Amino acid sequence: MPSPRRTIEGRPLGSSGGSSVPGSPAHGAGGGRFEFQSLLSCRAGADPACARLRASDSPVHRRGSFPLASAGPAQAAPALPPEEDRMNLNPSFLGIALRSLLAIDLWLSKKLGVCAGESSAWGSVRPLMKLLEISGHGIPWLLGTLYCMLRSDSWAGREVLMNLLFALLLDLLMVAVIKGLVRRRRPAHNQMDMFFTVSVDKYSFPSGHATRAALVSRFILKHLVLAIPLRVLVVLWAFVLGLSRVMLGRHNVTDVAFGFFLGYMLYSIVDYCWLSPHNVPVLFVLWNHQ
Ligand SMILES: CC(C)=CCC/C(C)=C/CC/C(C)=C/COP(=O)(O)O
Repeated sequence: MPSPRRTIEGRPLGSSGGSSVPGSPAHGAGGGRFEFQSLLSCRAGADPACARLRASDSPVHRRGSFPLASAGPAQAAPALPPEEDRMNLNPSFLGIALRSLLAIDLWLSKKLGVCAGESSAWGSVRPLMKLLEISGHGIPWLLGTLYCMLRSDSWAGREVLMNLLFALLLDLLMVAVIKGLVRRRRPAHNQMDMFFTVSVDKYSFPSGHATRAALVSRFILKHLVLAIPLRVLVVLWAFVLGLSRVMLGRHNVTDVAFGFFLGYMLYSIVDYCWLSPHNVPVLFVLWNHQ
């Protein structure tokens, strides 16, 4: 029977093992420490004791289906775990880099989560942060765009607003799909008191507010003629909205960073597929008949 303190793929040992959830601080920070120790102290071929440890840690060995490893001392020397096990026990540089990034992400996000609760260091700023949250929420943006589209009396205006609506819907869809696939939990210090959420919003990667902020601000800068101070304000709004997600404890830094990246890229897709009377005449003809 396998010992509860064993690890195959560098998972945490001992009593905390059962409660560590991927994406939770415990998994990323506490678990990561053991993983680094085991990686550093047990490099491939560096130490015969380590080699024995690796062989005895192999799941194949524990299943008893690796005959040489369980034989007597005379036959034990050539015993090596199968190739796939050796790969698990010698993670790549990329693996270590990603785990380090995750640990830094969790640490920094916790430090920046200064408005996560009323009693937090910056708890008094929380209402302002929540106002910002509403300014980047999907519902006001969708309803506002629909309203302006229906009220617009110029075809050029309607075309731009129809594309903004398309962009907002594409953004909601992409974020929902990625959140559903990645299923990263929101930070432990987050209070789930958000205005109007759907089921995938219990997950945090990527930040929907950050994608919307990047997408909408890029859209506005491209399609609205604005004076420089207003353009600066739009960029500032997007940046502060992203920062506020971490300060409120809603997200980790990487959720917001990836959200900005995704929103920026989504605008490029919208620009590429720009809906106009030339490429989707049916949309505009239908509208004309209303
Ligand atoms: C048409 C339709 C399905 C609208 C849904 C709009 C909606 C509920 C958007 C959710 C917005 C939201 C709370 C996103 C979560 O943002 P994070 O920054 O916390 O990821």
